[in-house]
Amino acid sequence: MATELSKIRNFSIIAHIDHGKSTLADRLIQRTGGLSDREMSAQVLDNMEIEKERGITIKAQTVRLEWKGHVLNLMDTPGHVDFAYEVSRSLAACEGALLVVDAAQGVEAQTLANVYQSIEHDHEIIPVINKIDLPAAEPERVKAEIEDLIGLDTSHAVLASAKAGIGIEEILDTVVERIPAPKGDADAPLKAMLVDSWYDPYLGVVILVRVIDGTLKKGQQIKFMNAGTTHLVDRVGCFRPKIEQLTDLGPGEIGFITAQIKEVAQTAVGDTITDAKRPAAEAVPGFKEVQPVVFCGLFPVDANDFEKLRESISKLRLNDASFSFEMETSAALGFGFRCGFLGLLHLEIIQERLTREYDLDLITTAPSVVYEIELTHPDPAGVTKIDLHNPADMPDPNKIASISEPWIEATIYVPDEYLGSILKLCQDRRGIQKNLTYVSGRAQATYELPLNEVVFDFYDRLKSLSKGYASFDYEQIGYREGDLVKMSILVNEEPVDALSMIVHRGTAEVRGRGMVERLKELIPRHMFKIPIQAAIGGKVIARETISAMRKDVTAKCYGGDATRKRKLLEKQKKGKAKMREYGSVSIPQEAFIAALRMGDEQ
Ligand SMILES: Nc1nc2c(ncn2[C@@H]2O[C@H](COP(=O)(O)OP(=O)(O)OP(=O)(O)O)[C@@H](O)[C@H]2O)c(=O)[nH]1
Repeated sequence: MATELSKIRNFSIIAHIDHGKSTLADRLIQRTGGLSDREMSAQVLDNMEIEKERGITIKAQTVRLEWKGHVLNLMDTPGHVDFAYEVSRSLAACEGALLVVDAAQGVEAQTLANVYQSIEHDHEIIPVINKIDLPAAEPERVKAEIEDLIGLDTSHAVLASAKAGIGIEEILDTVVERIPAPKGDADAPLKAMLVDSWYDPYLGVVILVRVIDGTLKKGQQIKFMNAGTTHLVDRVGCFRPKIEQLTDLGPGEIGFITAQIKEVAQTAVGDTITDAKRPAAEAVPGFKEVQPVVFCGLFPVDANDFEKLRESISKLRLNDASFSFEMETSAALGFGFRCGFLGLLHLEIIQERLTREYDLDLITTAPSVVYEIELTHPDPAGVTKIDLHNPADMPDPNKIASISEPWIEATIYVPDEYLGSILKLCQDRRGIQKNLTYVSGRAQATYELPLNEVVFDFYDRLKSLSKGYASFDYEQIGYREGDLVKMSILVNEEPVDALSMIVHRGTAEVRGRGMVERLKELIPRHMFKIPIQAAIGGKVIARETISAMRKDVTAKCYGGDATRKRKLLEKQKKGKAKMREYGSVSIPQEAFIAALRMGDEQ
């Protein structure tokens, strides 16, 4: 039996990292009887290892709580701009949010970005001042900050300690009292939003849904309106957080279904699920196809690991449809894969999972966006326009009529005191200012920026220049022609294709200089001098030289006693496994990754 609409409350938790979101979620689950103390010992909401370590929720999870005759659905949301679309769908599935703020730390940047999104979804927001048990807690000051910075009324704020279990019941009561019940029509044709999906080894693809109208039942033939596919629902249920099977989900309810779907790729977040026989007239608005925007090559350090890499990537892809891959060969790096990601954090997460969970040593090539190239003459296949995912495939410059690159419109919120350095950052990245407004000590800047200038380290720079206070959101606004060139990096006169990148002519020199300087530090000395050059076409734009090892150093190294010598050899052998040979030069694996971090070039 579906829950009566008036008894449902759907909400999410907005919090800055470490302000206590997971601890509070665990408490709410515990207080409403979801799990025993022993089961609570491990935090339940953030259940992936990497999420725990990075403190970032990647996949949304939802738990159903029972409180005083009401059903409360608590939805966890990812907190990074790479996953902005998933966040927007999770928020669209709720009517309210708890805003958790550390009573000692106060409001922080990331909180703001998420609060603004939540406000955009017309959410009822309940401030929760957490960690009031701390001696440094200043709940009144933090309340005033919430009023000033966000403009939220804090007269209903709850003072809590998730750790000590203070204020938990009051939070639950306030949710029931203040967050509006969802609206929906039980008699209308089924209309539900696909909020999230993931692959479970036992259940297959699990789909998290928010029902808007009608009822979703076990045994029902459903249709995905955007994908156009039909499926038979074989399970309906919810998480408490343990799986509980139900017969149906009514309007306003959040739960999961399975429908013998094998791949997450068949289930697009934001798609509308309807009854195949009696479909809804219109889909849920706001559907967007997420497309990878950043591409890079992933190669095994050890060529024998190629098959293992293929298997591991395929497994990851089962659970993450926003990531794409195809085989690639590189003169220097051998066989690998060209992979597409939602952003740099997404790239790092995948790379880290491959390294850690699948025990693979990888080389990552320079991340790149997709360029559109217009050719002067049709190629043999009659094609005049190509999408370039890989700088290595760049056609000969005299065959290119024009190159266009993707642009974004970025919205940046930043406290006044950091505005100057943020504006400079945007300017340096070829940004075009569109708007600048001030609201109570806080600036909102809108910039048009080439995505290429943002994928490297824009977000990190933004955060470090503003001590974490700036927040950033963006959307793509199409392609624009640009004066773009391919910059090659040559080590000992040999081009290293993994390090070549497409850059704007105006920023090429700065980029090139940064790169060769960094490589100079990263490549160990050899017996001979090694020139490192950045070049556009035949023209060198930056150059450094690694001087040769001094004779006496080597003599000393190799002159020792037998044990020392053996140890040294072993060490070298180990080191070798992580080196790449370029002609006669060995480049350590870390050098690739480190060189690509643009760091503090400005
Ligand atoms: N003193 C005190 N510490 C708390 C309280 N709530 C949470 N903590 C601690 O604060 C730290 C962060 O808590 P989490 O619940 O992991 O925070 P989070 O916001 O989920 O952080 P991420 O999962 O990293 O995003 C942990 O060490 C908690 O034990 C509280 O009410 N009082």
